[in-house]
Amino acid sequence: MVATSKPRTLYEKVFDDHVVTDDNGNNIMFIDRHLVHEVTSPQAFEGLRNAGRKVRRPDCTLATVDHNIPTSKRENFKSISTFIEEQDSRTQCATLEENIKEFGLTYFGMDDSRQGIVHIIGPEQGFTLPGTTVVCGDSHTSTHGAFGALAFGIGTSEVEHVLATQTLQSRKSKNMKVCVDGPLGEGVTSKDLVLHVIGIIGTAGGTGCVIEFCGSTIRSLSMEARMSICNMAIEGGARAGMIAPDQITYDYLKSRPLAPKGEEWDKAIKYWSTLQSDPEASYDIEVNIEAKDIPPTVSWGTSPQDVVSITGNVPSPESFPEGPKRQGCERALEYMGLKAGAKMSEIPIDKVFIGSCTNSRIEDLRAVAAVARGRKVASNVKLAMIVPGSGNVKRQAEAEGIDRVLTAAGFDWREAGCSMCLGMNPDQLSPQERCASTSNRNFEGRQGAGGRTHLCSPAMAAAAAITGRLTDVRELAPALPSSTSDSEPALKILDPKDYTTNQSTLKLSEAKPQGPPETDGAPSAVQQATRAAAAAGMTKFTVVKGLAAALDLPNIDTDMIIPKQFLKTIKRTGLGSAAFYGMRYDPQTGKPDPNFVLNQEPWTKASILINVGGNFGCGSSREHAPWALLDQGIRCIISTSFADIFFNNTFKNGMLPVVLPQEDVVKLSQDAKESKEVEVDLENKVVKRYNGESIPFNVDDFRRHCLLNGLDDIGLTLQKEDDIVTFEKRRSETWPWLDGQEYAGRTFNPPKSKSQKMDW
Ligand SMILES: CC(C)[C@H](C(=O)O)[C@@H](O)C(=O)O
Ligand code: SF4
Repeated sequence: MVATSKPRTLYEKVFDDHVVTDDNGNNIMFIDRHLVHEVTSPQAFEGLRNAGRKVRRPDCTLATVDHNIPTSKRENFKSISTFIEEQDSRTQCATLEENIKEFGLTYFGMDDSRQGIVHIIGPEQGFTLPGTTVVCGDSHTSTHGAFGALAFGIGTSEVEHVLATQTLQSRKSKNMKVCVDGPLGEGVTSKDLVLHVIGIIGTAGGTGCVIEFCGSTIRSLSMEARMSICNMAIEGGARAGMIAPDQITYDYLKSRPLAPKGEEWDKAIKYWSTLQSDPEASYDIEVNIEAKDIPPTVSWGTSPQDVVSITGNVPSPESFPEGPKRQGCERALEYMGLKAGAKMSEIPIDKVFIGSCTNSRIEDLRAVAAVARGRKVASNVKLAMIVPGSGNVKRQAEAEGIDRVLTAAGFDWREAGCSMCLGMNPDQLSPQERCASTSNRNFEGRQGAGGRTHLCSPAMAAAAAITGRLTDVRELAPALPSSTSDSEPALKILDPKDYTTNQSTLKLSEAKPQGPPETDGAPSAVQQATRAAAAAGMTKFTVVKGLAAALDLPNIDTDMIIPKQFLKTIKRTGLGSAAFYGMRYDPQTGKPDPNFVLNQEPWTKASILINVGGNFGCGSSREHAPWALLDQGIRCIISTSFADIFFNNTFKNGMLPVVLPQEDVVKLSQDAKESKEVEVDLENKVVKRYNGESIPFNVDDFRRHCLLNGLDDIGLTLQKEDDIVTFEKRRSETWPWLDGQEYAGRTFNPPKSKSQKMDW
């Protein structure tokens, strides 16, 4: 805890309360809650195993499977190895189960009714709490910020770091405030609000910032609606989104299985009530929006910032400034198969997807049922899927009669998972299929190679299912306000807490405490660092000189750098030939596209990428993106800006991202196109052009030091073991509800002295 009288934002308060050590702004931050899923954890567990490390705080770690699993009926489920047909998905899920057993973690498997998308189950269980730090190897961890938690996505190297140390190395972000005031218009929801915000700030608008959402509109929203907003803070480029906790937050949390109880509840509320930004706190960026200006909103392009009112038209490339932005629009229209000027509400659709960590909570399903009730899915719609976010959401929806309303209307009622949000499982769009989707990303190929995604709210997706085209939900008056026939049951509103308890019919997976890290005879921090560095093949970065490949597009997202089908690997290597897969190979023939720079000589040998468009690496936290680039031979990327998580991930892999002003990147891009060599000198912090010109760049001193020396972060952090122990002791005293004693009867006994390690 930092004692200070300076007015602070909500973000600064939570950040300060988690500082374990502060070395000139390079902090070690304690992590309260760690969610783990199958896609981003195998390499992290492998790293632990290779270095002989354990999971430091199993009581603060919760794992589930969500991305790879089929959403078909589970009546015949016996085990992952017999149920999941696709081999790589099966291997990835089975690997998680093995790791869970080996490292003794709590796990909601496919036979547990609490299984679901990580970002749905954390809040549902009360695992996510105000004032906590929450991380997951997943960019939409920002969702949990709706509770006033500091929650953000991390890459796999950081997953390993948290598993081993329960901390992260971190620097303070900037503060951004998005204030929305007034009542929302008819048919307008939190999803429209957040799409509208991203349309205004752009997908790089929040880069380097934590966004605090505030104002009377936000305060009036339910927790479900707040979660949808914070979920998409990452789509606005922010590290995290946060909303100050209030009575709505407390009411949502009270009696959740892992929320504090009795006296601890009162103590927690007292602390949580201090988590408001001070009135005089200052923000680096402020955006003010009137709720009445937000229309029902839908996306037209391939970036979440490509949004318009449903009453609007597809924009024309000429409405964008010449250069990468106009090029980006042209490419998006071609990919989406749309003509500039077309009316959004006349665009026919083939499929509807209602689900994802943005919109698969009970309120979302109620909104869909309210539109669909007494109506039928249009005949041109091949599939309208409803995928509840968790087993608990599904059970509650069924108890409320929502499933019967929706199946009567022709919707497909599924089991919980990520499903068609990213299609790592069997739920996918076919090429050119167009989908109204409640998910969060409309990137090229996101829901299936060649598939076309239009992001919208659950009510709008339901309206689209009914009419067969993108539709203004305000056109559809309620069809059956009070019907009670058998096929259209009366909808009940039930208390979600009845569906989240530990009294599940399925058992809580056995989770044995791991105990303290060994001291006697165990390797020292330095020995561990050396071992881990060797295991991870940590490469030094000093000077890289070579050919550079120019990629001028804006917003090159990590789905573009490495699409979902390659995330099923449990290794870090071998992804080079899959880098930029969608752009690199002809979708019909599978042959290399001769127009793509990395397929052309001499750039097949490029070791540097130059990107004028900026916001490079936006979207998902997948560390597979830097792994793929590295495997392709790229050691350095020069751009006008980078998305935060990708930026971070490159350093962990011995790669260097360099940010330069537009005019310098344009010059270097030109050099690259003329096959002139570029030299990047980290020691001297300069990029040297072929003509001898030196362009200086900035890089964080600590990161530079680690890269120059090929240092292993985990080893460095473990040298601060005593500080971590001291922090844990104070944490147990100040915030006792954060030690996860609820899991598997485990009790955490705080260490009594600085040198005494954890005792279970
Ligand atoms: C697989 C995971 C790394 C990824 C993310 O970070 O968001 C996924 O959840 C996504 O939505 O693209
Ligand atoms: S965004 Fe989609 S794929 Fe990613 S965690 Fe959420 S539901 Fe899963």
